[in-house]
Amino acid sequence: MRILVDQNVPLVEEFFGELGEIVRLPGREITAEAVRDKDILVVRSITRVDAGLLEGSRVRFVGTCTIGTDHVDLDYLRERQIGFASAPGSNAESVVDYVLSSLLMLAEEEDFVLTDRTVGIVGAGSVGDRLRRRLEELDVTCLICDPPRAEQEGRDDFVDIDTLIERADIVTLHTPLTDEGEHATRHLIDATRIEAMTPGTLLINAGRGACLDNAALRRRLEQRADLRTVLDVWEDEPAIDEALYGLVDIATPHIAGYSLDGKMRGTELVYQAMMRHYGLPARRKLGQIKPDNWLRKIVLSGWAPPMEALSLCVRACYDVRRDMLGFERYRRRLGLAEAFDRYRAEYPVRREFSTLRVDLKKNTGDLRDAIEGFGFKPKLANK
Ligand SMILES: NC(=O)c1ccc[n+]([C@@H]2O[C@H](COP(=O)([O-])OP(=O)(O)OC[C@H]3O[C@@H](n4cnc5c(N)ncnc54)[C@H](O)[C@@H]3O)[C@@H](O)[C@H]2O)c1
Ligand SMILES: O=C(O)[C@H](O)[C@H](O)COP(=O)(O)O
Repeated sequence: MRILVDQNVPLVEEFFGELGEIVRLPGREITAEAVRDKDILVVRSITRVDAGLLEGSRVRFVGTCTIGTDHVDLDYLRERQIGFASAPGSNAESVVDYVLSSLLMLAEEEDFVLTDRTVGIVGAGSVGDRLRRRLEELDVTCLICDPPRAEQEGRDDFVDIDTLIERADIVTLHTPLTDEGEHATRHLIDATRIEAMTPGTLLINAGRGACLDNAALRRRLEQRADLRTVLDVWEDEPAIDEALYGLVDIATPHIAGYSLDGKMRGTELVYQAMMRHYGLPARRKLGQIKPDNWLRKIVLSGWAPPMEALSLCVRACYDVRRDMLGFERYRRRLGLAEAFDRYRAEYPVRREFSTLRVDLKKNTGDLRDAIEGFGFKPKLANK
C-alpha cells in the first residue's frame, strides 16, 4: 500500500512502516495530484479533505491525527465508503495545560487570584470537562455552557451562553466549528456578545478560530482595550488578522494541543482505527516508545503556598510565554503567515503536566492536592 502522511505527524515509520511505502509532505502541499496514487491518507487540520482532493484517487482510508474534523467532508467520505478516523481526546490534556499556563501567567501579571474569579467554559467535552475538573480541584468556580450535552443529559446545572458571558470573569471557548443545526458554533461569539462582555473580562479561544468573530473582537479592542485576550486559534489561519495579533495579550499559532504526548497519541489512535479498518492486528503500542524526558521531576523541599508552588511547576513544565515570544520572534523574521506555519513545523518538544513528577515532603496536605489537581504527579518523599 502507498501511504501519504502529513510531515507534522510524529512516529510515522514506527506505526505505519509495516503497511507499505510512506510518502511525507507538508500539509499545505497535499494536493489531488499527490493523493491520486495513494491508498491511505493521514492528515492534520490544515489539509481540506473533500471531493476536490480525493475524487478519482485510490484512497480508501483517511485518518486525521486531530480532535477537530471541520477540515474533512465527512458526508463525502461516507458516500464514497472511504474509511475514516480522527483522534478524539488525543491532545485534550495539552490544551488544558495551555489554558492553565495562560491563566497563571495573566494572574501574575495583572495581580489577581484565580480562586476569586469565575471561569465560564463554553463546550464541556474532552477539553472543557477536563479543564473544569482541574479548576474545581483548586476551588475555582466554573460555569458551564454546553447545550447539546444539557439536552442529551437533561442537565439543569449548565447555563446558556448569554448568562455565562454576563456572569463569568473568564470566558474560555472549547467548541468544535460547526455550521449546521440549532447549536452551530460559527461566530457563536459574535459582535453582540463581544459587546456584552464587561470590561476586564478575559476571553480565551483554544477551540477553532471562527467560533469567535475576529473582526468584531478587533473593533472592540481598537475602540476600548478593556478585555484581556488569549488567542491560540484564528480565522483564516495562517493569514491571520495582523491588527488583531497586535492587540491580543497572548497570541500563539494554534499550538495549544502541541505536546509531544498529544501528537503521539493522535498517531496511535489513527493507527489503531486503520488496522481495524483493514482487519489487521494492531501490534504497535505507544507504551513501547519512550520519548526523552529531560525534566522528569521537581523536588519541593518544604511547604509552599499552593499557588506559588503551582506557578513554579507550570513555568518549569510548560510556560505559554515560550510560545508567545517564539511566535513573535518568527514573525519579525518571516512575516506573520509564514511564521504561523513555520513555528508549528519546528515546534520545540513540549511534555504534558502529567509527565512531571513533583516530590513533596510528608504533611504538605493542601499542596499535594493542588499539585495533583493541576495535573502533575505528586509523590511523597521517604524522608
Ligand atoms: N487549539 C488547539 O490546539 C486544539 C486542540 C484540540 C482541539 N481543539 C478544538 O477544540 C474542540 C473541542 O475539543 P474537545 O476534544 O473538547 O471536543 P469534544 O467533541 O469532546 O467536545 C466538544 C463539546 O462542545 C459542545 N458543543 C457543541 N456545540 C456547542 C455550542 N453551540 N455551545 C456550547 N457547547 C457546544 C459539545 O456538546 C461537546 O461537549 C475541537 O473540536 C477542536 O476543534 C483545538
Ligand atoms: O483538533 C486538534 O486536534 C488540534 O486543533 C490540533 O492540535 C491542530 O494541529 P494541526 O492539525 O493543525 O497540526
